[in-house]
Amino acid sequence: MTGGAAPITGRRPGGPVLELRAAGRVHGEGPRRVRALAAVDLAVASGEFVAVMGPSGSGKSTLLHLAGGLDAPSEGEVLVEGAPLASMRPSTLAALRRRSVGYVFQEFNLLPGLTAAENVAFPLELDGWGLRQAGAAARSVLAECGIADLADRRPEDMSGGQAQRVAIARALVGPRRLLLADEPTGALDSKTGSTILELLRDRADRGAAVVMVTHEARFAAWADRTVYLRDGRIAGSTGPSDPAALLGTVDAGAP
Ligand SMILES: Nc1ncnc2c1ncn2[C@@H]1O[C@H](COP(=O)(O)OP(=O)(O)OP(=O)(O)O)[C@@H](O)[C@H]1O
Repeated sequence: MTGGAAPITGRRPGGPVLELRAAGRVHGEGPRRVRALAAVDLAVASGEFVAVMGPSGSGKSTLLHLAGGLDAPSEGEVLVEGAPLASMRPSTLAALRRRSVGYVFQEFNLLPGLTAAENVAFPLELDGWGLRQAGAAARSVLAECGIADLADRRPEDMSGGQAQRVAIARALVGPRRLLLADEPTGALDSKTGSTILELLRDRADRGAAVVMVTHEARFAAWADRTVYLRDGRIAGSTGPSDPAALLGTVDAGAP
């Protein structure tokens, strides 16, 4: 199996890959209490690409962290392929995160000292893939991301944009059913940004559920649906045709 053209299939055909049910998250206590997310209901099906937009501090990253099991909700629940994350044993949750969920976050977290190909192969090796098979899958996905030439380079010898593309390749490698991307185009020029959007779109078209936080309506236009957050709540949502129109109606705010 490679990160190439194999279909990505979920365990529960028909059911959402990701579901947030009345999910909320409060940080801190007393005067330091911050409500980051409140009563969010969101279901993302296999094959669906959802963009999340909203002003700075509106809860977008919190939503992604809950969706990927990196943080737990204070209220409500999060289900991946029908399984509530809260009821999973830590080892089961770790295996799900490693195998089924691909994360592209603003911090690249590439391992220094390992080449790009080794970094991309690493999650597969953790999951029991043989070195050769994992290496081949890594090189294939690096090629898909247009960075085959970086395969043998280490993160310390890359630009920020190059490291970001390697991190994206790492998130896409293997049979991921849920892709979570927090401003994946952040450090990239607009041509490379579009390439990454094409890759995410392609993964959704092949059956993954994709959730992407973005500040840019032109990137949200690649999604099937845009959900707009304000003060931790869903303030509106729209289809693919016109995220800019939605921004006009719900007070875009500064990024
Ligand atoms: N670990 C934390 N401790 C305390 N407050 C937090 C923590 N994480 C997030 N918050 C607060 O929760 C709110 C939502 O934060 P979040 O990072 O989800 O917003 P965001 O929409 O992703 O913002 P940005 O666009 O600036 O990245 C903010 O008020 C933030 O300060």
